[in-house]
Amino acid sequence: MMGAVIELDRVSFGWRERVAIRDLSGAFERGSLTAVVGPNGAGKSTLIKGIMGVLSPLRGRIRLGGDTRDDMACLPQVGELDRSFPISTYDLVAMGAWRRVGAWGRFDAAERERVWQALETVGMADFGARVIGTLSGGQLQRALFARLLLHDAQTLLLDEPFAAVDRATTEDLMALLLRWNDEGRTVIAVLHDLDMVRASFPQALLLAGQAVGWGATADVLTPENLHLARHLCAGDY
Ligand SMILES: Nc1ncnc2c1ncn2[C@@H]1O[C@H](COP(=O)(O)OP(=O)(O)OP(=O)(O)O)[C@@H](O)[C@H]1O
Repeated sequence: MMGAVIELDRVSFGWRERVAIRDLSGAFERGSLTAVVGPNGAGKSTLIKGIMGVLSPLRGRIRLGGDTRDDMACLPQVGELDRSFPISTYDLVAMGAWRRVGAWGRFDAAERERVWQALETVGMADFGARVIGTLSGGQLQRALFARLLLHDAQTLLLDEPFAAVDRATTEDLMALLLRWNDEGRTVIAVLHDLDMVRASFPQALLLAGQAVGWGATADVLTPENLHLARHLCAGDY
C-alpha cells in the first residue's frame, strides 16, 4: 500500500523558545527507507522525538497516515537509556511486547518464546539473564534491536543505531534493519556514516535546523548541500 505514513506540514520544533527545526514540510512514504543526516545540533533527534509525539510542534501539523503512534517503535539514542537500571536483558526485550500484552496482561508461553526467538536472532540467546549494566555497547544495541523485533511495529524510528558499536554488530543489525524494510515496514534512521547511507538508503533527509534536502539520496547528499548544511549549523548564514 502506498501513501504517506508521516506527513509534515510546515512544522517547527523547539526546546523552550529556541527553534531547533524550522518550517519542515514533506512526507515519509509507506515502506520507504530514509536516512536522516546532518551536522551535530542539526535537529535530527528533535525530529525523531517530534514524530514520536514526545515533543509537540511549535507550529505546523504532523499527520499520521492511518497508523497510530502505537504502531510506531523507536530506538532511542543509547545515551538516553539508564543503564544502571537493574533489569535483565530478557526483561528489557520483553518490554517490546507491551503493545500486545498490555500493562497488566498475561505474559504467556508464546510471548516468552518470542522473547527468546528475538534474543536468538540478534545473537544474544546466552545473555538473557545478564543485567543490562554488564553488557557492552554492541550487546546492548543488539538487545534493543531484539526489543524492536518484539514490538513488531510497521514504522521504525532509530536514532543513531550504530553509534558506539563494533563493525560485526553494525553489519548484523544493518541486515536486520534492511529485512524490516523488505517486509514492507517504513524505516527512518538517524545516521552519521554517509558512505553507509549512500550504499543502503534510497531516501535521505539532510537537516541543518531546517531541511537542506529531502528526496533521493544521490540528489540530497551533494557536495553543495553538505557544505550548506555545515555552514547553517555553524551559524555562518
Ligand atoms: N532536551 C533538550 N532540551 C533543550 N534543548 C535541546 C534538547 N535536546 C536538544 N536540544 C537542542 O535542540 C537542538 C537540536 O538538537 P538535536 O539533539 O536534535 O540535534 P542532533 O542533530 O540530533 O545532534 P547530534 O548529531 O549531536 O545528536 C540543539 O540546539 C540542542 O541544544
